[in-house]
Amino acid sequence: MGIELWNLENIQLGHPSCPRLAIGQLSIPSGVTAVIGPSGAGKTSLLNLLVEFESPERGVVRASDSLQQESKRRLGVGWVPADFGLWPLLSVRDHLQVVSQGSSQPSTDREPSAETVDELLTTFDLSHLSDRTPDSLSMGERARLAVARSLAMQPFVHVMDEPFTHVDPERVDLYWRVLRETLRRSGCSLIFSTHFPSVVLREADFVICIQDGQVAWSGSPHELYYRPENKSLANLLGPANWFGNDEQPLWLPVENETPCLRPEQIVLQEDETSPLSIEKTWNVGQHHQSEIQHGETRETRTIYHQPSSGTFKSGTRVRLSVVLALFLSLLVPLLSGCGQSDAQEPQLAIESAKIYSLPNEGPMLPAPRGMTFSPRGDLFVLDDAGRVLMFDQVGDLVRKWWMPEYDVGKPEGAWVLLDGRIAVADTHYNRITFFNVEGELLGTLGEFGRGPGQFIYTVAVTQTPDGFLYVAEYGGNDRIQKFTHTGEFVTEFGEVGTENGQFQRPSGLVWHEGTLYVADAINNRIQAFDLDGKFLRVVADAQTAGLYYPYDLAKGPDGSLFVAEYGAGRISRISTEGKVLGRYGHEGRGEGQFWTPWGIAVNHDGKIAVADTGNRRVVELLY
Ligand SMILES: Nc1ncnc2c1ncn2[C@@H]1O[C@H](COP(=O)(O)OP(=O)(O)OP(=O)(O)O)[C@@H](O)[C@H]1O
Repeated sequence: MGIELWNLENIQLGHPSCPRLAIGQLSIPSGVTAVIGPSGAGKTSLLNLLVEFESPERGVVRASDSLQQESKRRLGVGWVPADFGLWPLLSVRDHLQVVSQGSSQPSTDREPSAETVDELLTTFDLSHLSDRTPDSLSMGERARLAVARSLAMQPFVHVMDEPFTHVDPERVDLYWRVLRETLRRSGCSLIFSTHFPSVVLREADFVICIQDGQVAWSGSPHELYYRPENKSLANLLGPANWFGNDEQPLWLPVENETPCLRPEQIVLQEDETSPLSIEKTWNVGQHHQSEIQHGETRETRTIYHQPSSGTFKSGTRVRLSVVLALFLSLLVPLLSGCGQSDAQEPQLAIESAKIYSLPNEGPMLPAPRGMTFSPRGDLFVLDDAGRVLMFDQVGDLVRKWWMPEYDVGKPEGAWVLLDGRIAVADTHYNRITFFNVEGELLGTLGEFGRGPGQFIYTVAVTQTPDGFLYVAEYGGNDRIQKFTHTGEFVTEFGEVGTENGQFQRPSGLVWHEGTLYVADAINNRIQAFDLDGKFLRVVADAQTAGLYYPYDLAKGPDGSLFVAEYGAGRISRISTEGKVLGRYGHEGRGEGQFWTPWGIAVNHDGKIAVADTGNRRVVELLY
């Protein structure tokens, strides 16, 4: 968490008999803070207090020393109010010109021309409107101008009341990207209100929930998303399945530690013995929504869940598989230590870091997920736009192509085979897809199902030097299958569970000297098997190595294991005996930080590439 910007104490705003804002104590840190809550809850009122647009009837809003000091050398706070606060007589260009001239920030701190008036006009698609006054602008254009003006001011903190409201959804991601990049470069903070959960999850380091004029909760978006204290808090960050204690035995196969399960944590599986049956299913974009009836109680409830591979007909018997149940239950005892960097732990000595975004896909800035290096050092990246991107050894984009299908979901893992083909774990299409280096589709392996050569969600693939392919899958049939290089099934091992040799989301695979290492993500461990699938040992886990949601594995030049820890926002280097050799990064948005790192690759000379998914960027490290 960053330094403190504001501290609010015993605040009452509005009539004492019925204050519209009543806050006992609230500390607002630097970084990016989102204020969320239902309409009329008091979000604008809180922001108004911070910018001193309103004063409380009682209590103190105290700007921190840092904010006060900064305010002496430049504009402390840039304000984007809900009505945009534009100046009726000034043209669009003059709105930016006036404030950039007025900015008192020393020139050495200025971004080299990044916030020049012309660039801002172009970036926010306002160039063609530069001579217009606000009265002739659309609401979306006014919203863009208000944000652009705040950036031109270069304040220490931007305060924005629902930025980009009225802006068409296709362009919003692009503008957020500009804002995010500007904050990252300048080190400025942002506090903003919004009604959009995806924006909170993608942008914010800290979240304040306002309900009925009070701070109902504040903390990390990750915590609010997975462990909300109650149902109404859960709903602030999007669809949530809420199972109270009495409801769990009726609906869930095993008791879950927390009552909240997000759509991606639930998979529907056909099961003729289940008392639950489908009434109707809708595809609502990222997830599906089903009305499900309990055969004994006749109660019907809505379940938000992962997209199903097949279409369930009305009357189909299903059971709910909980994908992240153990992750959540492990989190409770481990929260105090798991994922926290221990000052005694060795750090990875990183010599240099390079950060870059993937090329845009229309207005969208895609996030990287899986990645792998070819033996000669080309980097292949899979992203959430459904693309495969090939970067050469100096990091130039050589080629990109699309997966044959990507409506239902995007791929998560890749490997370059001995014969040069690129094998992609085409997760939501229940198969491995093969391409040549030109991006031409060469074939697929597998189909939906639970038998040999069939898959639920393929997530990782690797090949041993003798040509055998190993494919890992999750989705209730968590296991690893072994195939010949021509795709004939050889054997399978593992199943869903927490015992040795079982998995919950085995999402990373590497081999080294006759041993297969598996990142068993939800079980917070790395397991070792021989190449016929015999369980050998748990190499490292939450207790022995502090592993926190290890999503992917890569092998270093010396055979050590590099782990992307999705939950801890860091990478770890671990010996094959399980000793932590070094760590780098922690959860966050800045340099040296990661947000839900999903994939990792290491090339032959030790270059590390990390899919810093939550920050929508690739990070390359030399150590
Ligand atoms: N100047 C005012 N005087 C009296 N009441 C006000 C004033 N401004 C807002 N309110 C009331 O205070 C409450 C909080 O308003 P506020 O604008 O802070 O909510 P909000 O969370 O920002 O809502 P929305 O999401 O709809 O913008 C509302 O009930 C509103 O009607």
